[in-house]
Amino acid sequence: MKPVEIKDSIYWVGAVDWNIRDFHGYSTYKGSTYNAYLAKDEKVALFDTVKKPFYLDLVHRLHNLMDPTEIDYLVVNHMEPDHSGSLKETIEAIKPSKIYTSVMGAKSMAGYYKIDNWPIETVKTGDVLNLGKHSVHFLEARMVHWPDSMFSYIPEEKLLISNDGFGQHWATSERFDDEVDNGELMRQAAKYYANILMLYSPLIAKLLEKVGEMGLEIDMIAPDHGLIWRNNPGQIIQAYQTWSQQKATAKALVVYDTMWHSTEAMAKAIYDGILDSGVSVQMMNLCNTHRSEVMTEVLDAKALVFGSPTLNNGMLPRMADVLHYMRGLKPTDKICATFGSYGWSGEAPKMIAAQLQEMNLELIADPVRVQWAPNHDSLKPCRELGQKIGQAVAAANLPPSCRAIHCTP
Ligand SMILES: Cc1cc2nc3c(=O)[nH]c(=O)nc-3n(C[C@H](O)[C@H](O)[C@H](O)COP(=O)(O)O)c2cc1C
Repeated sequence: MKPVEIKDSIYWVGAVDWNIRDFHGYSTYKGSTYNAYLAKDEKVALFDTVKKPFYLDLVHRLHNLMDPTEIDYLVVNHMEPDHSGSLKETIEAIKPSKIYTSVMGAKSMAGYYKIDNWPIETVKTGDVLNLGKHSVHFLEARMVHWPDSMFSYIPEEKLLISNDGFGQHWATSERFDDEVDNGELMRQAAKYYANILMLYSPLIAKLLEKVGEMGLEIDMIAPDHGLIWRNNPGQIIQAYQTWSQQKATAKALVVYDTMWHSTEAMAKAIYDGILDSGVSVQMMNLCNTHRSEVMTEVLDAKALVFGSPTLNNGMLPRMADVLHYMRGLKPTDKICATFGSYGWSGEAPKMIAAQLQEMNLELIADPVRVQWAPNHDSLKPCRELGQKIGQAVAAANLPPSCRAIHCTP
């Protein structure tokens, strides 16, 4: 297992996880990576570790470079177990003279491990660790992704080791952005942002502003998941600027579940109505669509239309799951509507509408309901609802919903 030199004497020493499919509720059907980095200088620093089952991958790569006991420092940029799960084994093996982490990192470390004899030194934004030719400048990145999160910047290499920021859950044999398809890379980065970071958008916008003010020169961003941005780090920085402002595009989503296809027929009529305005529409049937795919589309959609039949005086369970998940991720500035078929009481569309209101999302129409199976006439209100949504999206004069256009500087 070979390390990969990413900059002069700085190496990727992480692990590729081809098998993971679920990451705290996020469907990682393309696997992931746990990136750790080693800076070899007069002093040697290891940045983060890997998920516990991948400890041997890290050890093999380190042995390829040096005797791991000669590593001087361990930098812990984030304490979530995908990066710190093998911390205990790593510390026992390399016996670092110092472990650098943020104040909150030290607290989380104490929560996970017995740290009494660990040589922890807490650092904050502006603190610098000299390695020889290289220096490590610490930058707290609170809530990107946990309170402890921190970036490590090496100015001599214009390298930002960004931990969870700018990552993607994507297992590949390639390590760099220019070695993979850019459209897929940006889609994976968007999925990661939508499902993991969207709720912290206001903090991320501030952090990006601060990085801009600090005038950091960056020609490589090395995250702790996925591909390293060496060809065009500006592309992902600009995408984060757009995403953190939750800028919508001219896109509507029709998200629905159905038992006997009546609600699906309503969804199709709504879809037709939206298309009348030339707005892009994405149909998402929850029978075959994971919540994390829905959130990826929510990221840049202006209109969200949710439909469920009524089951036992409520909505279908997968709709409840998506709404619960979306509530936590806090999307903003959307227009919404709801619909659904029913038999006798028909609560589901009203319940969905109530939840959307609680999320401070704007409802632009009353729930549309059809009793039992719809026909041409009873679908008319659905087409009209679609037209109303399409017209509202078109009137907002938004950029077209093409992720490539949305993300390319
Ligand atoms: C197990 C079950 C429970 C149901 N419970 C309710 C209910 O509480 N209230 C109601 O109005 N309709 C209820 N219905 C009727 C459905 O909402 C109705 O059949 C609807 O047209 C189904 O829409 P779909 O074809 O999109 O699945 C129930 C149906 C089933 C199969």
